[in-house]
Amino acid sequence: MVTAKAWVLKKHFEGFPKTSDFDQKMIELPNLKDGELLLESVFLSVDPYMRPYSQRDMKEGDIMIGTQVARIVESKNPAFTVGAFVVARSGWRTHFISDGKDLQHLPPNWPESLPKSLALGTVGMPGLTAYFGLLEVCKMKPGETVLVNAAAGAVGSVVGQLAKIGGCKVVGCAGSDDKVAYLKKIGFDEAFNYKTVTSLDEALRKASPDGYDCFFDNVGGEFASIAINQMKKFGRIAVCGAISQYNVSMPQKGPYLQVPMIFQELQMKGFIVTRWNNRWEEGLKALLKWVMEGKVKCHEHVTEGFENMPTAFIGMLKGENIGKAIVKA
Ligand SMILES: NC(=O)C1=CN([C@@H]2O[C@H](COP(=O)(O)OP(=O)(O)OC[C@H]3O[C@@H](n4cnc5c(N)ncnc54)[C@H](OP(=O)(O)O)[C@@H]3O)[C@@H](O)[C@H]2O)C=CC1
Ligand SMILES: CCCCCC(=O)/C=C/[C@H]1[C@H](O)CC(=O)[C@@H]1CCCCCCC(=O)O
Repeated sequence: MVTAKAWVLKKHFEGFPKTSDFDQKMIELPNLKDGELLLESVFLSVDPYMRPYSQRDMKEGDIMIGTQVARIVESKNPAFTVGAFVVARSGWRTHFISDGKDLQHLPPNWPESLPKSLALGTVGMPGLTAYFGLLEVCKMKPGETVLVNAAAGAVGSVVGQLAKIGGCKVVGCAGSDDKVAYLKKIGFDEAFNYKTVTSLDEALRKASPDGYDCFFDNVGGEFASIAINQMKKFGRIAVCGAISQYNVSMPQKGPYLQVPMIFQELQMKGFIVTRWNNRWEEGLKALLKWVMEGKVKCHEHVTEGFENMPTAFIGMLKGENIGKAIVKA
């Protein structure tokens, strides 16, 4: 008999999440039935979406949503061998039972030397978000200028590097000087700390005096309201995330975006990466190749211990991570 630990949402977040909003619970798992597998979480992901989705979809007492790389410990399903690793969507739990339907194998040819945790980051959902957001929403073209915020994070760091591979100039904004140094190291043409510049408008203008063709927006709010005024004619804005708004209790008003949208004839599109579920194989294959060729660099912010899931989640929302925020169970 295996006893799993799980983190539940004890109390819906009000404003910024607190550790007291979470509770740990123990779950005794039953013996496996035919067709089932027992899995152990090895790496767990903490992601910004957990904040708005918990508000919309979860009840107090529910196990926190989330994905993990898990190892198969026991199998009564011939399609899955003991010792193999899969990506699962089983929430914040140390162990769980699955019938295999919701599990994804790591991409074929995953090199032994490559950390499996990357399947939650650069070679996983965040990397795919960068890939499809740039190709299908921004429709970037060589020679264009791409702006990305939360640029040193899981999605943003891949956006910048893919835009460079695509022959674009890349400007990135992030919330610390260490993050800015990291962006320069991985090839961003321009990068600045949006928290310390005296004027965001001036910093954006200095980084690209001719403006921006593509804006990959992970942040929304005031940043987006300012950046939209520096889009070039026929510019494209990929509305990927709005992290500046996830912890805000009172909805904010304007500024209103219609005037720059009309004058510059902009396209602004929200998207959810699962729209391209039928092309995940293509995206993961491309990302894995670039990583193995050294064209896309990966960084992870690893928190040790399942006990620290809430702290890791809160730390990511506060901006403590460079690259993908991961918990090693
Ligand atoms: N549409 C889709 O399908 C998907 C959307 N997303 C969205 O992409 C965005 C980035 O996600 P992900 O790469 O996983 O996360 P990150 O790894 O980028 O981590 C979050 C980062 O957001 C920044 N941040 C936090 N609060 C604020 C704030 N108030 N203002 C500005 N920046 C802030 C911090 O960086 P800093 O220090 O630079 O402030 C922090 O490190 C999120 O908005 C997320 O919801 C992610 C995946 C899929
Ligand atoms: C205003 C909210 C914007 C959130 C944007 C975002 O970060 C979206 C992330 C999704 C991504 O595109 C694909 C996902 O897996 C994220 C959503 C996950 C939903 C969780 C569903 C519940 C579960 O896992 O059981």
